[in-house]
Amino acid sequence: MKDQICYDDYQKTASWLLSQTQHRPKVAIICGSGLGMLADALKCQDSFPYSDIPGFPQSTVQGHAGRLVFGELKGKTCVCMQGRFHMYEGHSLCKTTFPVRVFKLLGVETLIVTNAAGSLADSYQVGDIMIIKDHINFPGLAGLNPLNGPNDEKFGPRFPPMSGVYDKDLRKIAFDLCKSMGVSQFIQEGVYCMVGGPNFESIAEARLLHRLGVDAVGMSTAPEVVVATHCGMRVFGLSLITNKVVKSYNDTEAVNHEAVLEVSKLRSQTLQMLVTELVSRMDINNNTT
Ligand SMILES: O=P(O)(O)O[C@@H]1C[C@H](O)[C@@H](CO)O1
Ligand code: HPA
Repeated sequence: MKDQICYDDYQKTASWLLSQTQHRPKVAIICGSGLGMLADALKCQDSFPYSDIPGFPQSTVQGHAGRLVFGELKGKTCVCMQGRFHMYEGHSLCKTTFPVRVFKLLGVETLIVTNAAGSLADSYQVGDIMIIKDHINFPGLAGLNPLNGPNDEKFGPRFPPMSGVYDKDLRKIAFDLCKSMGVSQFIQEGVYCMVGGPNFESIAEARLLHRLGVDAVGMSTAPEVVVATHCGMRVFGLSLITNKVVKSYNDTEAVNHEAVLEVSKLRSQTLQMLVTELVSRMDINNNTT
């Protein structure tokens, strides 16, 4: 796929998908590392390997199956990415965020992003779920932004604001749900920071992020949220804390991707229930055809 992607490219992929499924999703869910089981809750599924979808990039990371799944969560039509694209895989940022604009053209109004992340906040524990309040987009601050290049006004404005993008009402609903599900003891709310990866952080980098007020760090999400916000979507995000980022020179433990995937399994049911209940409470009009 070429690096500069134009409106027609997104449109071609969207039209192909609309010709292959009767589902007309209003909600899109992006599954983080090891969190692909979020799609298992969808009823009446139509699923497409990324390799079959014209124009779609391919997943290369373990724990990212590479399938787009359409279906219903408690009667609300959704589309779910089992596997996302990361900058470190060698994709340009417009490729990593390609599906988000396709979702917009499918009629999606709300994007739910999930990710696996390491915690910097001292009070967080492995297995905690962080409702994302805001993000720091490190690659974006350094000029690596999916919106670089000519702006397509069909999607949104040249200079989109990024304040208050993680929807307050959805965050409140999620908190209340966690209370009623009896899981508030491991729910946090905080700031997610995207770094480029693929290496995990050095101790000095971890200390820098900690000083900056970062609660959790990962290698994705921010570009997808930037593109979704640019084209007017409502955004909700969850980070699963899969490890504590090493901040001390006395600490002999080191994180690895396999451990990240193990912890993802541990909280899979809770995350699935939370996302399902949240979607069921969303105020959306469902068109099934
Ligand atoms: O896709 P996400 O952000 O959940 O993946 C995280 C960041 C790296 O891709 C990987 C590291 O284990 O998990
Ligand atoms: N750092 C960056 N990305 C991550 C981490 C981490 O500690 N854990 C899971 N994804």
